[in-house]
Amino acid sequence: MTKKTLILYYSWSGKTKEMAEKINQEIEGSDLKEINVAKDAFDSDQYKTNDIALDQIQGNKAFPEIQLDNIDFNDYDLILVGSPVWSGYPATPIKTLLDEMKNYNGELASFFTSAGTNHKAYISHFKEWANGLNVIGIARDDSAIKDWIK
Ligand SMILES: Cc1cc2nc3c(=O)[nH]c(=O)nc-3n(C[C@H](O)[C@H](O)[C@H](O)COP(=O)(O)O)c2cc1C
Repeated sequence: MTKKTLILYYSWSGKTKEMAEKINQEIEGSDLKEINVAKDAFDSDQYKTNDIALDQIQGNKAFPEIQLDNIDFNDYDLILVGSPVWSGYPATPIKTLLDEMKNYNGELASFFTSAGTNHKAYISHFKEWANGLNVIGIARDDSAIKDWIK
């Protein structure tokens, strides 16, 4: 039986969005939703955006609010969370999302896009942020999708 799957992603410059759309094509009957933040939550400059995110991670600033339609996470067997790697962390809207998912009982996995570094750090920070949730896998791009949907 196919797992009922939701793909949720945050994308700052479009690569993760593209990957999420590809994954949505690869999974039968999946739903796809983008996580949005306020226009001024980050900067158009990558380095300034990185500084804002690090301030949030270090506790100097609140994590960003996210705009997400009313979703009952427990309607899904599997939720795939897509994010770019930001200094070895998931993008900080993912922290807000995972906090909002704390009552989710199903399976959770994460796909990420990156420029090629800090993958191990991403994996360990995602697990930390998803503490208490049932994380079944974390992988780059769509490399592990077949295993996750089994
Ligand atoms: C704030 C910021 C921090 C980043 N940090 C990393 C990093 O640590 N390692 C890496 O490989 N790429 C890093 N990147 C590059 C992105 O992870 C990569 O370009 C990603 O595919 C962008 O996805 P998006 O277009 O969906 O935002 C960073 C990009 C930004 C904007």
